Amino acid sequence: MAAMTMSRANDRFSSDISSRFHELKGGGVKEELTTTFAELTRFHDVKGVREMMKSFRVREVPSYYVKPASERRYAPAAEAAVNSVAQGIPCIDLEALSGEGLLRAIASACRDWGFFQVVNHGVSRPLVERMGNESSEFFAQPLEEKLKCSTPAKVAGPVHFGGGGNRDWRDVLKLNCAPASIVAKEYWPQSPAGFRNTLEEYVAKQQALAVRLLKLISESLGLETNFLVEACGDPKVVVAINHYPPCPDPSLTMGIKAHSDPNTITMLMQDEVGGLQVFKDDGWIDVRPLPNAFVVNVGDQLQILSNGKYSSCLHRVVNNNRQARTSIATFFSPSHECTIAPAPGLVDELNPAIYPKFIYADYIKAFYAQTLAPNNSNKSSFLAGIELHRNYNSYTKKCFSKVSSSPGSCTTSESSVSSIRSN
Ligand SMILES: O=C(O)CCC(=O)C(=O)O
Ligand SMILES: [Fe+2]
Repeated sequence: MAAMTMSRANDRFSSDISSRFHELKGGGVKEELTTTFAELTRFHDVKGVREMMKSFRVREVPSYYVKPASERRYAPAAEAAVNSVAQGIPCIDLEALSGEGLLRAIASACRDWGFFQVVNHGVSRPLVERMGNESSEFFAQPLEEKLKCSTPAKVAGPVHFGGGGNRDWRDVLKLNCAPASIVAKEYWPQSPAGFRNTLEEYVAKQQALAVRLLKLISESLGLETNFLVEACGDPKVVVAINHYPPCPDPSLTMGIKAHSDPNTITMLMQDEVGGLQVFKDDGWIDVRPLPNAFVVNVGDQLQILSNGKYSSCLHRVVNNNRQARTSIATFFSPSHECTIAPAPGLVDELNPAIYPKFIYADYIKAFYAQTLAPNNSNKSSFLAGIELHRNYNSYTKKCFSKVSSSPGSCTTSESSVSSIRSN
């Protein structure tokens, strides 16, 4: 409600869109305040930005999508810092490097950046191109075709098409891809015709790449090769295909607001348009698209398992007013039953555990409860709030209260989700 009041007070753009909703509903003026916001939310969640622009012939950004000044692309402090950083994120060639040299490159990328690109990664170019082309074709289809890809559970379901969260200027098709028990292939796009097969093939390759990277990352930390893979149990793999329509005024919106990924590791394929930025040294740095590369980033669980040695960095996507952008993120996560804690091999008297032990399902519940809260600020990180020796507050203590199994193991322990819900 607060957001609605704010947007109506300072908005000259919302009136066109809200009066259209008003007209369509044929409702009374009194109802308009609440219904308009609810209608916009429903419209965005179900149909997305691309459809909103088409249906309402939008030429300016509706206030619904306008970010507070501190979260916009050109917030003054961030812009100054972007200009002062010349270099890009590291790029690691998985064929040219090997042995200690490769481990050193991975260690410094994960420690100093939390982000890197990989080339010669073993996923064939034709497959990557097919995945990219068919994904773009999916979003270009009529709405009715895209709406077939949402289960009744919508965002919480195993397949979902709609507008991205947080009123970001983004549409998304999210698909659970593993384990088999959470996959609903009958909702995967039937059009373009080859999509289902392409996705299956792509996910198998992405999963193999994630395992390969996690083995290298384990070794780069001085851990057993399989430590991180085993810490994730029977992993959950989700693919999110993001589509960012061109935006009439990208200085007011965000494609994805600043966040860190809650999972273990993310691999991202992006087209040539660009827009992804990483927060480093107080400024936003562009992740420039490289041909046939994947962007890899350390997720929150990897930061925790590495006891803070590796960084899960804030990143965001800025919009442009020229052309649509498509990116495909593969999120590799622990299974929800996994117990996560800093690796015992990285904890001793001099290096105490800086994170608590918890069940991954609890982390996810609490993460989304906090990051989707309307007053969540641009640069807050859920992860920072659970550090044991700094900000471990009563809220997060409650979230992780009842874990009894050993670190890195995947047992079903009593969950503390109920304590989160009751807050
Ligand atoms: O589209 C991108 O470049 C990044 C997407 C992202 O950060 C995410 O889906 O979590
Ligand atoms: Fe992300």
